[in-house]
Amino acid sequence: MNTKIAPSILSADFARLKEEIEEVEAAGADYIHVDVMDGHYVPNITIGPLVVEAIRPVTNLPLDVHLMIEQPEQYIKPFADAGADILTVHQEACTHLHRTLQLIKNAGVKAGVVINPATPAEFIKPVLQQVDLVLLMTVNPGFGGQSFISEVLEKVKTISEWRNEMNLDFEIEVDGGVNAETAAACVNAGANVLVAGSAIFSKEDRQQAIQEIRNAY
Ligand SMILES: O=C(CO)[C@@H](O)[C@H](O)COP(=O)(O)O
Ligand SMILES: [Fe+2]
Repeated sequence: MNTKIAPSILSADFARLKEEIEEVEAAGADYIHVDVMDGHYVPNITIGPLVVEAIRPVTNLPLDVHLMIEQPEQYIKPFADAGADILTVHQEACTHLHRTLQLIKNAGVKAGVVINPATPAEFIKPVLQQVDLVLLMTVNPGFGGQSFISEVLEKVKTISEWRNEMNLDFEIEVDGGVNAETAAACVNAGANVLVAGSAIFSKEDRQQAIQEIRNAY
């Protein structure tokens, strides 16, 4: 699988969101990663379907929408209607995970499942047949700019092995503290989508920032 870079707009300048997205698209990004936080599941509040709808016409890249919210099943349709291409829900936030993933598929959107650093990989094994993407958090969700938790790499390897054994083809994404120093370990463990927020948006030259990450693996 080709390795993809997904800049997280959480670290972008929100007053210039359109330009920021256009810049990373021109710089070779593969997905736009959108962090949705509700102030309950995580101690931060970010953006909702209105912003997804507003940025939809700005880019041709898939919008990879990471829902860090309680009761995500209530918001699948609004985010799908707003133009999300991938909707990823936390296993920890879903009472009926299988049902919520089915809701995403029924909305015509790719379905992703995500687990926090302390959640065992076994918790999502029963839904692997159902998903287009597995996201492994390499920080505790809620904020950009945190340090990479390298213990998660073992889970990346495990999920990658299960994918082979089960003959599945979902993508494996890592999110949090991914930069030119940590990218190679992620790719070597089996990740093929690298989310990077501060490593890209804190640099003046976004093309160089993305290239530095690509050069690292
Ligand atoms: O989901 C999250 C944080 O909860 C991420 O997508 C962050 O936005 C990644 O930021 P960096 O760690 O790359 O700065
Ligand atoms: Fe994220």
